[in-house]
Amino acid sequence: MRSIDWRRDRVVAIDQTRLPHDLALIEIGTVEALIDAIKRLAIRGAPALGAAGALGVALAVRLSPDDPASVRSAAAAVRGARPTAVNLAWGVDRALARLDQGPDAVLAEALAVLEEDVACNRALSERGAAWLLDNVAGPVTIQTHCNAGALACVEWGTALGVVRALHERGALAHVYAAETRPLLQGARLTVWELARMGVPHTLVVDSAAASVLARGQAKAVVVGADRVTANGDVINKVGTYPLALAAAHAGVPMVVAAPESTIDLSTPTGKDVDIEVRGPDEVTTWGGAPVAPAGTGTLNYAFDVTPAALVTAIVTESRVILPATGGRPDDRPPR
Ligand SMILES: CSC[C@@H](O)[C@@H](O)C(=O)COP(=O)(O)O
Repeated sequence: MRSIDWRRDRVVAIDQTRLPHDLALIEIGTVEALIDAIKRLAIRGAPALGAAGALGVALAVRLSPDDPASVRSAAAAVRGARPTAVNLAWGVDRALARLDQGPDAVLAEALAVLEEDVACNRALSERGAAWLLDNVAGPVTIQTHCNAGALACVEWGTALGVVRALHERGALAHVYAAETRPLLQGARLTVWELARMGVPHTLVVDSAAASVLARGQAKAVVVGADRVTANGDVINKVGTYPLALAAAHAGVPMVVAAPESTIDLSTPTGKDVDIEVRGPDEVTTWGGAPVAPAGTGTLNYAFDVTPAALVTAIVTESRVILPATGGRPDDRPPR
């Protein structure tokens, strides 16, 4: 099953807010509903957002086939639904570039984004697995953060795609998944995916992940990314930066698995990226019940910036970049 797809002129997606309790689909027939699904993280994860962006333009064209101005304004609204993952804007722009060629061309481009996502993730997963087997003493143990699995993509996954590739080779011993406060993408989604894959795994609280590395229980950190800037800074779910600091101190490689579509050569460094700040309720409540005094202020960064110097390897479908030893995504064109 794909996390996001196109059926009968609608976007169909797994509602990621309902996992792990319910595996339910949402059918989306308006641009407003798509934006709402993106904002409330029913559709989430950078590559899935790329697919949503492209399909959002296809949806807008289906709804207003003779009104390019309204399609462009709908596309801008989808593009702005979340600011940090570059894939969302990339997906919108790819589909929008075909607007002059008519609705069928726009839909064909959007569907191509979906197909390419699957192929890219499989390719980068094999490359990532091979890199780990060359650079980490086996059998491999991994610490991951957030959810960079099939749910975060169209299917297959990036960081969890690497996990899957290692598992299929019989080379994976264990995965430690950080719960990923405040919305628990690790506890709710990554653990659900690992269980379905039959991968041995353990859930740890975010603040225990550094100790897992310090004790030598995980031999590599493998995460996804929402954006990689031209200098190799990595923007990913908040909590990735502390994990990278701990990995550097423990002498453990910090590996980022991401498609080329996540690399943003037009943004020089992580300092130039708009980091989404989400509302206070995600921090001050737990399961709907307050856990902090009423009116407590929060600073709910959804993402953080891991400086290139702390990133051992970025593995894409076409290359391995080594930022910590001077490699830069803009060293050479991707393909
Ligand atoms: C392959 S997904 C990579 C990232 O998008 C993922 O790690 C992440 O940070 C997702 O954040 P989210 O806020 O759940 O959309």
